Amino acid sequence: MAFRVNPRPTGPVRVKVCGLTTEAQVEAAASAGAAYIGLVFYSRSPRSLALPVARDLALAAPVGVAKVALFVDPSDAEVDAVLDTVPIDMVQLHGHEPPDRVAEIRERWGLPVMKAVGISGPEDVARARAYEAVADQLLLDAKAPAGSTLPGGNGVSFDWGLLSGLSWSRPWMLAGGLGPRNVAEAVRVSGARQVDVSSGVESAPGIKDSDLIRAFVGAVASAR
Ligand SMILES: O=C(O)c1ccccc1N[C@@H]1O[C@H](COP(=O)(O)O)[C@@H](O)[C@H]1O
Repeated sequence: MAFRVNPRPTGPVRVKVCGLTTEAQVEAAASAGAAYIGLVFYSRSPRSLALPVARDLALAAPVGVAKVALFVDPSDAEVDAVLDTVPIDMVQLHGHEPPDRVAEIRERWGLPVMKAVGISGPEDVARARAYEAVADQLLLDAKAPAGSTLPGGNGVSFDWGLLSGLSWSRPWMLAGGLGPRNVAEAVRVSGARQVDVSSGVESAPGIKDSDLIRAFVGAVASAR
């Protein structure tokens, strides 16, 4: 019988805070210890950014904090417009991009790509496997609830036990309904070494709260 080896990376669990809209929020996330900040380029999102604002936020991020551009099924022109204007370190694809589109975007723009996959059952975990060969990172998120206009950022979680004990050939991040109160448990159950949060650190849709960001990063640091 083959062993399923899970070489859990050592070191602290890395945090991405997604959907920042002001320089003060970038400063709060960076000083709290976030490793990534997410900038949303999806017009239906309350966190969506105009290009000049996004550029200012990216320039405000300290060296060492990776700037992630979030797209949903983007056209080439949309990716061009953002990457020509905003200094970005990684692309996040949060739509229905098939593996060949992920590979194309990665190759054409020469940036690492993180592909989000909505998870609600084992069949979705199997679907995520198709991206291991083409994406630099995977983002395992909850599926959007019926009727939501957003494919992510809905504050909905999934059964973290679906991920327990699995090993992946790419780094992966856990997302979906995480917040200061549940993230330590989510890390423990799923084995995640990276977590992503958006609505769980907001005081209202699209409005990040610096105290909640600090509480979230603190809760992650206490996770075992
Ligand atoms: O945050 C958004 O507005 C968003 C819009 C479209 C796609 C994804 C979006 N956010 C991502 O969704 C997950 C989970 O968010 P939450 O913590 O449950 O609110 C996260 O990966 C965000 O990057």
